[in-house]
Amino acid sequence: MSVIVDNIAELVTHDPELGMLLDAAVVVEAGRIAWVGPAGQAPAADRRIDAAGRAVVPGFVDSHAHLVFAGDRAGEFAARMAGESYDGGGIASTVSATRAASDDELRALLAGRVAELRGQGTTTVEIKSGYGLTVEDEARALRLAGEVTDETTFLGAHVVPRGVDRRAYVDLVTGPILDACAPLARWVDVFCEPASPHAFDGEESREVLLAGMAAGLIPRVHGNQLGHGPGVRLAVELGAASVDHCTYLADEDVAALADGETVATLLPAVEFSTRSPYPSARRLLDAGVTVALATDCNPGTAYTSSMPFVIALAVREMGLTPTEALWAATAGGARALRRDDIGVVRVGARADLAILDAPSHLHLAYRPGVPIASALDL
Ligand SMILES: N=CN[C@@H](CCC(=O)O)C(=O)O
Ligand SMILES: [Zn+2]
Repeated sequence: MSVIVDNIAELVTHDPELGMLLDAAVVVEAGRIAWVGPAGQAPAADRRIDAAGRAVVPGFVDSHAHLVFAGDRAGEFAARMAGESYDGGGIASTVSATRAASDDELRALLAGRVAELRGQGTTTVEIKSGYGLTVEDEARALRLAGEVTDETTFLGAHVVPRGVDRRAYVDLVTGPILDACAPLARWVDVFCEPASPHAFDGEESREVLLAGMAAGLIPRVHGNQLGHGPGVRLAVELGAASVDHCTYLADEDVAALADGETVATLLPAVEFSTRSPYPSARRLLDAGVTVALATDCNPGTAYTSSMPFVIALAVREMGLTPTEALWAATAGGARALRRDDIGVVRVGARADLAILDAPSHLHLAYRPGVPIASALDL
């Protein structure tokens, strides 16, 4: 069964040859894009969706999210807005709430969050463990995540759990927890942040990432969120797909990213929710770094599922144009996940599209807070 979406006022493809098409159509067959071009030349299809003069863009690729958790930390947020600072210590309360929840409770919470993302135009989401921190609880988080995405990330090294010796936990997370989790994950991640007493320093992070790589996982890193540190350079050195946050970057970090293959994934909802300085995406792009944007949806530092909100922040606060921000939220996220079948509209790619209740993608940043984007059900 084929479907045509026509009467598209503006189609953003991110395909260098196709570019941006006005008055366009897309034909989809078996979940893949079968034809893209001017509406007047479109082939017939079994079913028609009339875009009615709206814009269509690649579905958002949210390459950084923590969706398997119970409870919330609204009180911690309020305290921060009153002047408290964030150091990762609140993660422990989410760990307690998550461990106490049943599988079905977590599954229902996760399903609600995935529906919320999709309702705002996200068609691919990466999901991390990291609120279990035991063999059973980390494996459970990854099993649940694997029910809704292929992009599952083992983040056993999120923080050292309360009451556990730091060295003993590094041994656990590179040993028995990793053994249980590696078959359930594609990626290994670590919260590399010497500025936090709860997270991991450069050498511990290296150990975690090397163990994950030896178990067949591909590295990605939480780095340079709370201060300057070794996260970015470690990520580049180990060939990580992405280093995420990048809030505090030295010139050497930017140079390393420019010379390496690692994507810099920026998470402006975190700066918003922790009242931190926004990093300059412009500085990274000007240096030749590939930049992605993601939500970091989590109960501590960014309880939002909205990629349009992230795009608007990146434009307003990080120096991106609306077009660059859309690229980073789609094709950039795909690069951060090492995928070439998403984040782009071209023949053969996955038919992951978002429709905007607006004639142009510029409205994503121009109309902040207005729910104009949703994933197209094809
Ligand atoms: N920085 C580490 N992890 C999350 C926050 C997790 C939490 O506070 O619950 C982040 O990406 O910001
Ligand atoms: Zn995160």
